[in-house]
Amino acid sequence: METFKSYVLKEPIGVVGLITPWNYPLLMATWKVAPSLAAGCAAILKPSELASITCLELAEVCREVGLPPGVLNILTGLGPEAGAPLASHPDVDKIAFTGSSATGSKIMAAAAQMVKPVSLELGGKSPIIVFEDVDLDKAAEWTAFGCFWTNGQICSATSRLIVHENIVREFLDRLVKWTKNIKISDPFEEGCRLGPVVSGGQYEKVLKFISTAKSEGATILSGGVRPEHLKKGFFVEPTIITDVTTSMQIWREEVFGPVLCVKTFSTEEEALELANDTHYGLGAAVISNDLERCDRVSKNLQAGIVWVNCSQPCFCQAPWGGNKRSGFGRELGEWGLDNYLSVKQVTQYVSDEPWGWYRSPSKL
Ligand SMILES: NC(=O)c1ccc[n+]([C@@H]2O[C@H](COP(=O)([O-])OP(=O)(O)OC[C@H]3O[C@@H](n4cnc5c(N)ncnc54)[C@H](O)[C@@H]3O)[C@@H](O)[C@H]2O)c1
Ligand SMILES: C[N+](C)(C)CC=O
Repeated sequence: METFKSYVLKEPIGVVGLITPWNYPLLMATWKVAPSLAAGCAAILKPSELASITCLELAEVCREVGLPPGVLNILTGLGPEAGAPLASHPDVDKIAFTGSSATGSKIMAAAAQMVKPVSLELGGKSPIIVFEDVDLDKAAEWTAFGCFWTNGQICSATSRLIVHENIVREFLDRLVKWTKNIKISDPFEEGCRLGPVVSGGQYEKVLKFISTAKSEGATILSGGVRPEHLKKGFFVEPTIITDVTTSMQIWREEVFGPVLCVKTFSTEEEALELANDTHYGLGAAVISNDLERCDRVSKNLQAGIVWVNCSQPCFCQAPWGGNKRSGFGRELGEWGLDNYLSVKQVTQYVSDEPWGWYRSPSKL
């Protein structure tokens, strides 16, 4: 092909709206701000109304280090009043959103009116499968960490435990011991491992999930209440719920609190069926000493992120994001940058010969 030369240009998409949640407010903002600015976009960041201050500070730091005015803009306010107009604004070329699946769906609908691209990092109800060949204490520690770290207020919290029926009793005994050892206190206290949940609204919501599970016939094996030693504040004990069916709300919906629900399995096939029994597809974990099995299970889990013999570690070199109703698009690494670039093909006619198609149509 000496007649044409083609090349590909990657260009900034333009002005991007970045809408972020209240959990990990600064981290979730930087996962969007850094790649969008690196791609050459101008950004409007709309942080959560529950946690805006660190994002305002981030903008202050950017100003101090010489980022030109107008490149990073912070728009504070409520979702319907500040986020929705951003999503539907004709001069905003793309929306990158992290938050609940319900809001993600509204944002996608608003952006669709303008045929505006969106990337969505949404909620989850991630499974953790524990096989019978494990070291019970190691597996119990990862299970506790995977669900109770930062109070379960993590999109990828592995909040559905699927444990082999042959070890369930012993495993739950150990798990309860691990959770009883978690220090719940004022986060400023030395050694604190679990503070309050984010707000009064969230506290009520978590307790409502627990009472609904009880009323649907589930058993609260551990926790489920305010810790006795903390008379005020939005504290909830790490909660383990058994006797769960797959139709219960606690099995199906994201709690975003320190609540783990448990089911047992007998075969690998059954474990996978239970794990994939969800509209979500963000994270999943498998714990087993059989690495071939881990590999097979990882490939069959319907999730964007799979952990083997751990749960939750997250690295900025690896793609982050979900499938199914957990969203689409990937953040971090080169994938994060690609979110803010559009791809243009440029083709140039480089031959000295006249085009001559009308003389010889076989040329193309
Ligand atoms: N997949 C991920 O990486 C990831 C990371 C963190 C949090 N999350 C999810 O975020 C959720 C918790 O965060 P949240 O409660 O702040 O979520 P949320 O959906 O209530 O709010 C997120 C953001 O959207 C804004 N918003 C609300 N309504 C809007 C509308 N109609 N139009 C535009 N913007 C609107 C809010 O003001 C906030 O800034 C959980 O579901 C969690 O799983 C996902
Ligand atoms: C993406 N992460 C795990 C840091 C926070 C999710 O809620």
